[in-house]
Amino acid sequence: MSRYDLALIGFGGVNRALAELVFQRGDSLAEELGFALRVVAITDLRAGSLVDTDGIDLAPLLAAEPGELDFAGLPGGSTDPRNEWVIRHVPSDVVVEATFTNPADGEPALSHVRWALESGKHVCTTNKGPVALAGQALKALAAEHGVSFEFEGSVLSGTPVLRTAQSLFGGLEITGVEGIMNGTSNYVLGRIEEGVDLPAAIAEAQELGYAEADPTADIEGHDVQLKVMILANEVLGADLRREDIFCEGISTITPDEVRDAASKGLRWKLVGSATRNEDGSVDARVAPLALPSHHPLAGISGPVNAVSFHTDLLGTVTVSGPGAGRIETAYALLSDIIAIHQRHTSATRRVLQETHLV
Ligand SMILES: NC(=O)C1=CN([C@@H]2O[C@H](COP(=O)(O)OP(=O)(O)OC[C@H]3O[C@@H](n4cnc5c(N)ncnc54)[C@H](OP(=O)(O)O)[C@@H]3O)[C@@H](O)[C@H]2O)C=CC1
Ligand SMILES: N[C@@H](CC=O)C(=O)O
Repeated sequence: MSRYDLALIGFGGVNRALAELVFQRGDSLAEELGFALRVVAITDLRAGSLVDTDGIDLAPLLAAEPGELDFAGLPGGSTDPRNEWVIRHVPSDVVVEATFTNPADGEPALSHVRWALESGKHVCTTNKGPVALAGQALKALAAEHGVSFEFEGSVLSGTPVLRTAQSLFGGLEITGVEGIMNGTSNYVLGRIEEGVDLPAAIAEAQELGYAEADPTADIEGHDVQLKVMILANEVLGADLRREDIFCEGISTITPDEVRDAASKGLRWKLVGSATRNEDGSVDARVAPLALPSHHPLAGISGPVNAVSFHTDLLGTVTVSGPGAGRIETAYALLSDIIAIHQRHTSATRRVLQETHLV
């Protein structure tokens, strides 16, 4: 039985939910997947850092209220997050990056990912910043060090959009993508249709764990801009920068417009899209649209999101599922660890076969 020792960077909604999965389902996951998981380090801006190379006892951490965690008083604990030291020097197999997404320059997450890959550790992240702003460079760094860089949760949380396109669409040409890619704004628009005001709807999305640390990114479309960039670069082979993608959020639509449209059978949705042109260039944009009820994206409600892939042989294929949520996003991290396990297990088997050891 293999085992993966995890270092969790950031201990907010998502990484805490991953710790819950490890704690509550570790044994059944090991039986099903053939590997065990152990958390050996946690860092967090507020709680500090905690290290136990024999495996951290997660029970007391998960029993505490999130805002009350303080690692300083615990054996192996410190008030300082010590991110670089933990990432580079604490023995771990996978660094799980889930600090806040910074749409401007991806930091500090970008440095966290670099330090981990340079140290020969696999990385899983739900953080959109490093993937959108430096995805290709980070994949090259991972390859150079013989490790994996996985980021399924950076688009549509645990709903497997990237892996579907990359693993299951072999032989298809994808000509464009279009979708609702932000759980918070979609939830907020639905609540406004129901008569709730904007600040109250945003507060609900925060409470439910959908919103970014700064929900401006959800409301003004910057979060979708990063996701469109990731899809365009990963799936359409583009090399877009943020400034290439027109971006307008939902704050330009008034609650009256949302309710008035609903009374006429139209639903305002924040739609992100990227299309490949005949010359190979890719155009991408994010903007609110009032969709008629027969549009495939009009019925996508609440924190559920959807991405439609336009393809040559299958026409349009739509993947729909949770776009946000703590446990849903933690599942994306688990699916990344499964992908790492599968890739490195088959690579090891190949080497053994080539050397006639199996
Ligand atoms: N929640 C969701 O539905 C989804 C989230 N994501 C992404 O996953 C990531 C995590 O999301 P989520 O858990 O909801 O966010 P949270 O804000 O709940 O958690 C982030 C945690 O990281 C901590 N942190 C911030 N900066 C640092 C730092 N420099 N070193 C160590 N810890 C730090 C924060 O501490 P403090 O609170 O003190 O600032 C906080 O505890 C984000 O990048 C988000 O965009 C992706 C898909 C869906
Ligand atoms: N804040 C984001 C979380 C996932 O990326 C959203 O609401 O979709």
